[in-house]
Amino acid sequence: MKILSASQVRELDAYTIQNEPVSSLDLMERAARAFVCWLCARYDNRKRIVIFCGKGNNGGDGLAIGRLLSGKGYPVSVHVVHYTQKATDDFQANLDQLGDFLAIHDIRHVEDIPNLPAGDLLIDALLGSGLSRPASGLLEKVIGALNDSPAEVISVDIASGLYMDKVNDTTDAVVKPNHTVSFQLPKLAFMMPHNGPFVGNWHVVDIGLSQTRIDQTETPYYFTDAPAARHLIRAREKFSHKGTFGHALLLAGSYGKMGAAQLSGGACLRAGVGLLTVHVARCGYTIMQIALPEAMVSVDIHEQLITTLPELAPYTAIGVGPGLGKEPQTLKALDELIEQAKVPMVWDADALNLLSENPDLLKRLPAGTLITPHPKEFERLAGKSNDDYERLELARRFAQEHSLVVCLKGAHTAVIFPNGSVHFNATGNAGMATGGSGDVLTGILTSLLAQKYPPEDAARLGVYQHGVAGDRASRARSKVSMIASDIVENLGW
Ligand SMILES: NC(=O)C1=CN([C@@H]2O[C@H](COP(=O)(O)OP(=O)(O)OC[C@H]3O[C@@H](n4cnc5c(N)ncnc54)[C@H](O)[C@@H]3O)[C@@H](O)[C@H]2O)[C@@H](O)CC1
Ligand SMILES: [K+]
Repeated sequence: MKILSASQVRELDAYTIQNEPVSSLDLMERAARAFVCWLCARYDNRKRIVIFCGKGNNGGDGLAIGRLLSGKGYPVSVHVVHYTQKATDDFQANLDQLGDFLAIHDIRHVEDIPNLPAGDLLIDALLGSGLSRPASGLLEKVIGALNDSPAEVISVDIASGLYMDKVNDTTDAVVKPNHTVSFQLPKLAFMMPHNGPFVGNWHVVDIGLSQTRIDQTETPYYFTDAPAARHLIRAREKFSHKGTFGHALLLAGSYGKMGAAQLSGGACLRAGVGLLTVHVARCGYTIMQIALPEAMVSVDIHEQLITTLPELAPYTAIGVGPGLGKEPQTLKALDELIEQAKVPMVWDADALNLLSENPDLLKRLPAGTLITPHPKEFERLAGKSNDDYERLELARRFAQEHSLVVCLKGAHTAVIFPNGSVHFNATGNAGMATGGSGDVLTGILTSLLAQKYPPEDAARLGVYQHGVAGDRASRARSKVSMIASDIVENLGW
């Protein structure tokens, strides 16, 4: 799925209106119907609905939603906030229609803001994608009242006050909804960690905007949802054998960190690799043979560290980093790895920290290598940024400059291609913020590379499946109790 900018969405609306053709009022009606359909599937008509409308088209949606819900027997009250004299034509048309159904409450002063008790369901239709400046004055007061209320809040299209595709000031008045129901496509703002409170759980509803136009519109931003991920999965042929699925090498596990090698290795196997060899510090031999009987173990000459490489010729992909440590002898082994590796690689964890301390290594990293930094590791690699948007732009430049596939880990992990396109991931949950979860991802990615998935596909699919397994694990064990080995156990294609 594509993610478009505010101006692209405006253009897409206009194109649909002109070419379908459909009147803008009918398009608004469609949007309102899609929203109401979403709401009715979750709340029955005993729920008291309180709708807050601005005077633009987002407010027009709110009015139409009020009329439709009232028609379905919901107790509805509609409040129009008169922060301006101007109203859009479609707002006015809906206001005229609604007047026949319901009494409309005008909010002209702070005193007109009603009480908002816990049992109500508040609909935020104050400002949508047309936001051009921070909400102030009366709007700011209404936003404050919504945020102070214990009642659930659902935002129409986007939380009022939140920019679709640029950073808000920390002092901006923005609604904090429980849910956002977005029209047609997700918004870039939903992907940004700092916006979590201003998005809540988000959902996309189809309002039939022109698919032809969406296909024609260029954007660097995409969303990897279930259909997109399914499209990447390769079927297993009947006459395949274990050689078909490659031989992965993991360089992972030093003294006290052998669990990282085990987790990564387990995930690599469960992601379908034909053969796996894990190269560990000598002290890990027995541990690995017992913990992971399906893997072969190669031991370093050093008792506690990885300091040398095995013969690399047999392997179809290499993953390096989990439980590695940052000793100078290990750095030397990584230097040799860059010299010798002729197959796709994944670099993670301490391997990334060593890269950031040794920029010369970074410059020599082969094109197409996958790196999987969390935000702190990325900062060490590429430098500081002031906000999520800046970090994303920095990561795009970084991926382009070094020809790498960057998996910037987070709630919606961003997979960034060497051409600068960004693919946000749909799956995963906060239970995955637990030690070893990244080691699992490295194992999955190495496995897919070993099976000859192109690096870009391996990254998108691997990140997606990692999240799916995490979601299954959280359902089985809860977000609090799940641990990284549960993610491995729940991997399934
Ligand atoms: N045909 C369309 O364009 C459709 C639009 N839809 C809805 O329309 C929304 C966009 O509508 P609009 O473009 O009218 O914009 P909004 O309803 O978001 O905002 C209304 C107007 O308020 C002004 N404004 C912006 N920021 C302000 C601020 N901080 N304080 C005071 N005034 C401010 C702007 O002039 C803006 O046009 C979408 O989010 C969606 O909800 C949907 O009905 C689907 C179809
Ligand atoms: K809104």
